[in-house]
Amino acid sequence: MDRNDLSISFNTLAYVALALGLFVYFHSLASWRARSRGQPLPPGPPSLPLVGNVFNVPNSQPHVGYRELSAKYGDIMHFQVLGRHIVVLGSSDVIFEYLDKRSANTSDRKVTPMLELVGADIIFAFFSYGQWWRRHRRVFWQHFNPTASAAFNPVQRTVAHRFLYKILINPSEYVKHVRYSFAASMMKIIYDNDIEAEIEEQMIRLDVTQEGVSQGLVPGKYLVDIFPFIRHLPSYFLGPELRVKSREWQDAATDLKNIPYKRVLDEMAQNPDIEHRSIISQLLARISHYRGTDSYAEEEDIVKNTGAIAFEAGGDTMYSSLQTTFLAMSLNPEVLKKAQAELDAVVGPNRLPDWEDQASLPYVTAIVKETLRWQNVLPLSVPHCTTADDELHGYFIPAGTILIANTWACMHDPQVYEDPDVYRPERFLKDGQLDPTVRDPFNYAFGYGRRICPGRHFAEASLFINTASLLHVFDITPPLDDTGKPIKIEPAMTDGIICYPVDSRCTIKPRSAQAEALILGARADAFAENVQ
Ligand code: HEM
Repeated sequence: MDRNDLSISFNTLAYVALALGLFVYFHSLASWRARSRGQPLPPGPPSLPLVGNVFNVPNSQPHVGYRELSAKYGDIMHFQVLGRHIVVLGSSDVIFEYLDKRSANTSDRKVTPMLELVGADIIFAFFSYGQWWRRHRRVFWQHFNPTASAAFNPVQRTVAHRFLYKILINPSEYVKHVRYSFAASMMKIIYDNDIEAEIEEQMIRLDVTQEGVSQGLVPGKYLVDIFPFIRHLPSYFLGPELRVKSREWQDAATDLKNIPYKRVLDEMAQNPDIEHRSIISQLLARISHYRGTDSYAEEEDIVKNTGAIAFEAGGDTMYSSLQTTFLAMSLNPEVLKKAQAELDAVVGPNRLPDWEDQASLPYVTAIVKETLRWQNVLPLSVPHCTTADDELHGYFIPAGTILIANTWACMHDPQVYEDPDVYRPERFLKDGQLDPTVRDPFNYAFGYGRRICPGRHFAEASLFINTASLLHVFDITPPLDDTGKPIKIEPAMTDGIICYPVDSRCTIKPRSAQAEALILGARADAFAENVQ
């Protein structure tokens, strides 16, 4: 072959490559046009080649950044990051229209290989929309629907009373007590386990799994999130850090799911004749007819996963919210005084509040609402995902688009809530009663559509009983420095899917000797009921 022949074949190759490139380009353009039927993507910041909008996505306090961008681009805003379409829904109207009314197509979740690597593939909050998710949710709902969750009220009350006692004895560690209390109530109802050492071990496992979720699920942090095929290569390709970390996270998740479950099994085997009251034992009774069949392992897995998610999803969301109540009270003494005046008038000094009092305690109920509104536990909720190509307000929404609801923007909309950054429970009241015309944070804080939080009835009951009991017996004021002067705390929340107050230090003292006696009396009852 001479030089001319070589250059001809190179030219031919170049032409073929160009023709192929053009074919692929025009083919994908045509199929995009057919899919989108000529509708544009929603507006959003201009994107760069290859990286898209990577530099436009706000990193810190993203809910605030998204609201600022919404002012420019509107309530339906598009980003493209690492080849993924993201649509941010910035107002109440579009959130409910899309995630609630059209939830048949907007209830999926983005499933990435990282879910398995952090051990979160047992958590149905992250499952894609389908039969496996539906089966878990149905089982969960059997125990957390409004009627079923009311059966947990005695445990919630007892735990609230124990919580008051722990604060009385050691007020400076109140954050630890808040967390412990919610974990203890979940352990009691899920596993009927109230052994303090075992609750603490389970909390340690929870810490590790949550580290996995908060670090491992940051989009694009690990290469496997961008190139999922890496998951199918030898684990060496994950990189040294992820290899070690993912083992730790997966082990903690497996233990969290299996260890307390196994204890229930052992107890049932040792005491077959007594009534077992935990959620797990009831679920096991319900699947007993599968024993010996091929389906048993799968049914048992659902039971275990239900226990794990109730513990994981339940504990920390409520922990964050109640911590915010402490902060709000220490910063707003006039609010605490009004709540205490209401509690004194309705409940009186000789007992602690109960759910029967709630209808007569509109101000305390408004405090629970204002706490959920003021500092959101999940300011961007949990992202949903579309299942099929779709259209919204004339814009094309491709299948697999990640949908982010800016709950925080709805809860801080100045058109709806005057001075939205101010903590003011009065905004929910009219003539001393709850005003049903005011936007209710309960309809936002727990998410939307078919994915709405199925633990919300349990959570509402828990937040009320803990808030009312706490304010009835304690004064909560700002923390003091070494010279005894009040320290000014600036309210702020951490970043992440679930957010917590950055600093919620405060001074906590019983309101009176009578309040102290009430706490001690209730503690005796709590011990009698054998709940830690
Ligand atoms: C202050 C307390 C709580 C808040 C603010 C909260 C909020 C949320 C939010 C925003 C979601 C995502 C909803 C969506 O995707 O649209 C969610 C999901 C979920 N929550 Fe809660 N939650 C709380 C307490 C609880 C409790 C106590 C439990 C368990 C007893 C629980 C169990 C769940 C579960 C299982 C899911 C996943 C639902 C699914 O993907 O189908 N949550 N929660």
